[in-house]
Parts: sequence; structure tokens; C-alpha cells
Amino acid sequence: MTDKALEISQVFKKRGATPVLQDVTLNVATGERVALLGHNGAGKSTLIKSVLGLTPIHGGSIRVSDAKPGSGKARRLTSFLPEAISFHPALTGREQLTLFAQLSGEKPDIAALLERVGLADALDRRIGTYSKGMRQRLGLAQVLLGKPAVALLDEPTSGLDPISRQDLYEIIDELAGQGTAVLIASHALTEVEARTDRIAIMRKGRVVADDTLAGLSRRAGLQTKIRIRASHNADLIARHIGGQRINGASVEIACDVGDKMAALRQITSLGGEVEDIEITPPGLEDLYRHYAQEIRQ
Ligand SMILES: Nc1ncnc2c1ncn2[C@@H]1O[C@H](COP(=O)(O)OP(=O)(O)OP(=O)(O)O)[C@@H](O)[C@H]1O
Repeated sequence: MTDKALEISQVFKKRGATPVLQDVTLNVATGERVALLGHNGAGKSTLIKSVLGLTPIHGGSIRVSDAKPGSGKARRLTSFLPEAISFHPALTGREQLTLFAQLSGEKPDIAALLERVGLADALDRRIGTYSKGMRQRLGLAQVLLGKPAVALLDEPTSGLDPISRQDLYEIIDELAGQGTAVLIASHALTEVEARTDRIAIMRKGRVVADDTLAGLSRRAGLQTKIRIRASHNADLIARHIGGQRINGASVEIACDVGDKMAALRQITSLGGEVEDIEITPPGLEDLYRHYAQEIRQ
């Protein structure tokens, strides 16, 4: 046994003569939340479909808790939330989940499950009357139902309001907390930046980065921005520290991670001339731009 609930090793796949996945290696450990990022057409959905056993791969291997994708065991251990989830509109939420439970052989407390995803009031309403966010919550209830080893979520928050997004990530955290390995394909960078443990970035069918946010930052060597607000005279600060005047009262400098403390010492040596400082390390948007453009093929 391994604690890697999902193991993707050197996967190769082509469509016709065109490679769409090349040398893709990506592991997700038990209880880990990994974001899968990439431009349109980078191969995220193809990778997810390969893990689900819905499309064949032409090299490498994929294992879901040591089981082959598409096998009975892998199907039992995997849950999937597609981006545009649809259910039978004539069924109620309770009926739909009961049906899923029967199919999977589980006997969960359906009402408790629907309450957990915030659908207690809509339990006996037809799904045809649900909003997109409510359907997405029902989809998440279906993911929770099987206590999966691996959950694959494709753009889980697309079209959701900010509160629903937050609720959804709380449920994802709970899923991971109970030991599910969660892979989230997303374009919502600021969300996944705060809510995942590791970030994998795909570009043209390859994984071009796979690390924690801190690891990606270190390797990218992107600069930290320091904005200094002057008490009286921004020109004086610019003369001493260098950098760029950004408005009447502030100066901004950019420095490498290793030079940050020296820069801060220099700034504090100006004493009362400095009213405030604001430090902004590179965010996921900067890192994504860096890695998604770094390797040109
Ligand atoms: N059914 C298909 N037939 C032929 N080519 C396909 C098919 N599905 C995807 N592709 C191609 O495979 C490549 C990867 O597509 P994929 O849908 O996996 O990307 P993605 O990263 O999920 O993109 P998006 O963010 O737009 O959903 C693209 O070049 C796409 O054109």
C-alpha cells in the first residue's frame, strides 16, 4: 500500500497523431488538495477522463489506490464532479441521492448529507427548480456519498456566488480532512491559491510545475514588491532607496527574496520619514504567468 491515493506516472496519450498528454507525472496523497491549472486545451480534462478510465492512455500508468482506472475497485474509490453537472429535473434532491446511494451500495443518511451541503430546505423540491449553485451543491453531496479515496473536481466553483464558493471549499476541506485525495481543475487562481496544498500547472499536455506555493515562488525567483508610504517627502525616500514613485506619497521597489531583509533595514533606517510599508510577495497569478509561459514548445 501507499499513501499516494492517486498515482499518475509518465502518462502519454495522443488523439489521432497529436500528443495531448506527454510524460505526465502527478501524485496526490491521502488527504491532500492539489490544484490542476493550465490554459484552455492544456490537457486537464483529458487527464481527469484518463483517471476515470473514460479514455485510454497510450503510455505510462495511472493507479487509484493501486487499482487500474475503470476497474470496479477504482470506480468505487473515485468520485467526480463535472463542471456542468446535470441531474434528472423531475427528481427531488432526496430521490436523486437515494438513487446514487442504491447504485453505489451505500446507506448514508441522505437528509444529513443534504443538510451538510446546505440543501436541507430543498430536500423534497424537484431538481428542475434548483439554481446552478444548488445543483453544484447536490453534485458535491454525491461526491461525499461514497467516502471516496480520490475526488476529481472539474471547475467546482464556476458560476457560484462568493458565499457558495466559500461553502464549497469548506466541504472540500472536510473531504480532505477525512482522508480523500482531492484534485481540483480550475481557472480560479486566487481561490485555489488559498485553499490547496499543492499546485500543478499543465501546458500543452505536459506538467511544467508541481510544488507548494512557496516552492513555486522559490524556484521562479520572482521579486517581492515593497511599497513605502512617505510621511512628508516621497522624493527623499526615492533618492535613498531607489525604486519608482507611484503617486505623490509612495515609492515602490522590487527585490529578490534574498535581498528583502536588507531592503527593509534600509527602509527602517529612514525612521520617521516612513509612514507605512506594504510587502507583496509574488502571488499565484504571477507564478502561473511565469510557469505557463516559461517552457515554449
Ligand atoms: N474529444 C476530443 N477529440 C479530439 N481532440 C480533443 C477532444 N477532447 C479534447 N481534445 C484536444 O485535447 C487537448 C486537451 O484538451 P482538454 O479538454 O483536456 O484541455 P483542458 O485543459 O481541459 O482545457 P479547458 O480549460 O478549456 O477545459 C486539446 O488540444 C483539445 O483540442
